[in-house]
Amino acid sequence: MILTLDNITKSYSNIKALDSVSTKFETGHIYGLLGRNGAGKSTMIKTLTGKIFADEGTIALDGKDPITDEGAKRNIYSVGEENYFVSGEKIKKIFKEYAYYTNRSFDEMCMLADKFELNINKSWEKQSTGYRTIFKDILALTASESFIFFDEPILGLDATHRDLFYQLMLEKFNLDKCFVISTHLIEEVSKLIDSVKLIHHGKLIVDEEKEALLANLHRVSLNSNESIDLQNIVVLEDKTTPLGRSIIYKGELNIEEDRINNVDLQEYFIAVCK
Ligand SMILES: Nc1ncnc2c1ncn2[C@@H]1O[C@H](COP(=O)(O)OP(=O)(O)OP(=O)(O)O)[C@@H](O)[C@H]1O
Repeated sequence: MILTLDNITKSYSNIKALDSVSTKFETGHIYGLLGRNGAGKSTMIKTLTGKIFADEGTIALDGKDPITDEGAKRNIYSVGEENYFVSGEKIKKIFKEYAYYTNRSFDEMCMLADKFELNINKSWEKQSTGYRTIFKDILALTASESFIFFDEPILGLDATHRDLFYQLMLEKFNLDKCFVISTHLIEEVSKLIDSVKLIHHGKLIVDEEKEALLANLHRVSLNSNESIDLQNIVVLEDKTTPLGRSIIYKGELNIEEDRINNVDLQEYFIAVCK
């Protein structure tokens, strides 16, 4: 299945949160939806799940509008900062309701709660920040929808719980699923994702497979007074410190191989999102 966005634009009064974004999400992939604070990631996710409406553009899931077509709508689930739960309701009751109204298994939700040591006899509101995220992650991990959008799924999670979440997410993934993870912990999710979508000031500036993207990125370290020919490369960052000069670039540079280093996704992110 393919979820396509064509020229999606969304403004909040004078803020263009999404600016003519065109892209697609396909089953069989885990995407990292990256961007600085306020870049437009949540707006994109909310637009795809009908929580807000785009001003312009179209969204289609295998040709059908997932906002209006009930069948298409049932293929997309998102979890984010919004809370649609009844105030004071215990998590166990919410799990029972979700098991009744959706395809989720109550036993599976309880089993995951056990793994995270989430107290389901307590109201969702009385959980700590991390446990509120875990509660929502459990709803997402047990969802039967093909497209799952995780908006900040590791917000407030300690390192052990983040590791458990990544492990469970990979166990749940299969070629009929599409997972989209929006987070600021780029280094950690870099190991899980196969594709990168990077939004900057509402525009989609990177939309590539992770391996292909990283294979073309390099860093070279130079002495402060050393000059090289930069004509055949795209310079993404050029920094000079008292220790020397460091250049992050795309392309091939004619220089000794042992002076060239790899660049990771987080370094790339910092270089391009200025
Ligand atoms: N309900 C709203 N009313 C007005 N402006 C909004 C609203 N929601 C989002 N915005 C603005 O739209 C822009 C994009 O916000 P969005 O929440 O999509 O960013 P984000 O990439 O998810 O950010 P973060 O990583 O900080 O959560 C921001 O400038 C934000 O202030």
